[in-house]
Amino acid sequence: ASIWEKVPMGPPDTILGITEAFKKDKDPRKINLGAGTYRDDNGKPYVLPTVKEAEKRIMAKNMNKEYAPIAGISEFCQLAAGFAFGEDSPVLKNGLNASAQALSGTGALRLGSAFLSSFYPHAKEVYLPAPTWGNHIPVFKHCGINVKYYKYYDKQTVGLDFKGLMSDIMGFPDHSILLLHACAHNPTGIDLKPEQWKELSALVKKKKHFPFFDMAYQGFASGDPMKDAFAVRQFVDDGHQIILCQSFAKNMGLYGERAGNFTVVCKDKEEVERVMSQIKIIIRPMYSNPPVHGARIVLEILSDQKLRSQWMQEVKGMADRIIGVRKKLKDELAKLGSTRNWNHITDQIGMFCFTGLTPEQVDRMAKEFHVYLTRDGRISVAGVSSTNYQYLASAMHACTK
Ligand SMILES: Cc1ncc(COP(=O)(O)O)c(CN[C@@](C)(CC(=O)O)C(=O)O)c1O
Repeated sequence: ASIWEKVPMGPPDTILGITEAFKKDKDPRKINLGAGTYRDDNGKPYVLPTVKEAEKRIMAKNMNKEYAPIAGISEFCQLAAGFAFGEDSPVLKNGLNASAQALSGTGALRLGSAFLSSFYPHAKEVYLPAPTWGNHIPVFKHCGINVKYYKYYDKQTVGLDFKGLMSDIMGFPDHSILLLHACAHNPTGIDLKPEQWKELSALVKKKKHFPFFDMAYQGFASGDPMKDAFAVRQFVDDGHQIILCQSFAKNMGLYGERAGNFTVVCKDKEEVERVMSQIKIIIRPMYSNPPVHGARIVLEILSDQKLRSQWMQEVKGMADRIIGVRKKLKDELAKLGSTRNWNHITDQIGMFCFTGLTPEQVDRMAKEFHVYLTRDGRISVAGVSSTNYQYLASAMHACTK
């Protein structure tokens, strides 16, 4: 008998498992709307021209392959933090950010939950929006942090349940940890408006809650990275010492390079030293030190004004393509005679559209129409193109009329 005979078969990942099913499907009409990875209008992955230019410059430098420091390339961390908080933010000016390079957004979230698990001085449980990105749950649970939920999505209006959110957050015990999607909420694509962020910030202050921001899509929501950082900057302006998890997977197309940044905003430089020392103690036995290539690409782009502004155009181009295809899809559904209200397709922003399709309808989309999306009805709009939106609309109409 094998030593591992008791190992059970685990379920496929609810998101990445969709791509596996898509790959097995041989029908030429198949469409993959599962994982939130950008595709150009020909359905192909997109390596940004500024990324290619940055790699050329890196190769020309003949750099070595030595270990990065445990907390990563510090210039990368500073530039990434400046991109989020704003170069002229007091956090950067006064050196109040304890920032470490992370294995993309997931890695930053993992560092955050490990740090909270060891050092958060109040209840070790986190409140997540209902619904949230599926991976948030194990990221916290694996660190012994219990997960609970705050109201977020309103099924009736297919919009934000702001009243429900505020009353939940008012009702939670003081000092609760709140996970907040900074922009482009996943899976709903529904974000708080600036006024609502301000109201929430005041309530969080009153309740002494801890804001834990996940910003995986800066620039991808509105096409303007500064606008997408509004919530993070508002909270910091209001004096919250937030945790911030950043990913360059989507806005720089660096999915497989795993370039991310983890920041704890501290009260003073002495606190930064103590916090950094503990972040390094968490990293060392986890993966020792991060990969350098992705961070070097980000560093090349963010540190060169010309490359940086060219990159901003590319991010806007990606966001604009998605916004444009949302409109085409919605108009096509109306043209097909759908009587359902599909306004949410264009009201929502970022990578995803929460269609409102039921799990059964999602199953039909895959089985009958070879269209693959997550069972919660989320579609990655990047998978929609000017050549497949009509077929997609006909499948959605057939499953929902
Ligand atoms: C809200 C949120 N946070 C963090 C991440 C982590 O991304 P990273 O580790 O690659 O930086 C994702 C990626 N979510 C994707 C795009 C991919 C995935 O599930 O991993 C998604 O399809 O939801 C995300 O949606």
